[in-house]
Amino acid sequence: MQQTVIIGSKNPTKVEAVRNVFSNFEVNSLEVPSNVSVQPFSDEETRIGAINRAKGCISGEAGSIGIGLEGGVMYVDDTLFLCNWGALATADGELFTASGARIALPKEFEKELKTAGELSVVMDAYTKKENVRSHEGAIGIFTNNLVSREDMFTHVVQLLKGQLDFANK
Ligand SMILES: O=P(O)(O)OP(=O)(O)OP(=O)(O)OC[C@H]1O[C@@H](n2cnc3c(O)ncnc32)[C@H](O)[C@@H]1O
Ligand SMILES: [Mg+2]
Repeated sequence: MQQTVIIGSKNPTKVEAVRNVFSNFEVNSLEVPSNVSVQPFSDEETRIGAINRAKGCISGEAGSIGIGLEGGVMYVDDTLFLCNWGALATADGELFTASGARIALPKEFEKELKTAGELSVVMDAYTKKENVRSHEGAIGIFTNNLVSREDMFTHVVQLLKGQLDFANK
């Protein structure tokens, strides 16, 4: 029987990242709540959002694997960085987490984030594009398209699958 992986988001950058790494698995997507702020503001909160999504995916499905990917922002000294976390939960109770690449955000984003509430709104206004979050993402914009949001999440999912494989070898 083919094992099922459920990704807790309909965002194509996240779904494709899981498909890239779990190419031999059936991959389904499910909208699940992160149960953290719409815009997490720390590593801790972003990671918890990823864990909540991963666990939310596996409930009720025996033998399945749930994955949560969550974007947030966090400070390093006085610079605001984009941060990303992933979590993988199994029906057997295993849990693995890993973080993704970080990149500094423009200084003016701090004030704008407080007004707009969500980075996606600030990004669309900054780039004069629509739905940056579902395409290249902030990381794509600020790396001049060298690293896309899907690339970044693909690396996070590799870190998750690698840990799962190591634990079960
Ligand atoms: O449908 P979901 O899975 O929620 O996908 P999302 O794009 O909203 O992604 P997250 O909830 O994980 O992101 C958390 C917040 O950070 C924003 N965000 C994170 N990374 C971003 C990016 O690369 N580009 C634009 N917005 C981003 C996003 O708008 C959310 O407010
Ligand atoms: Mg979201």
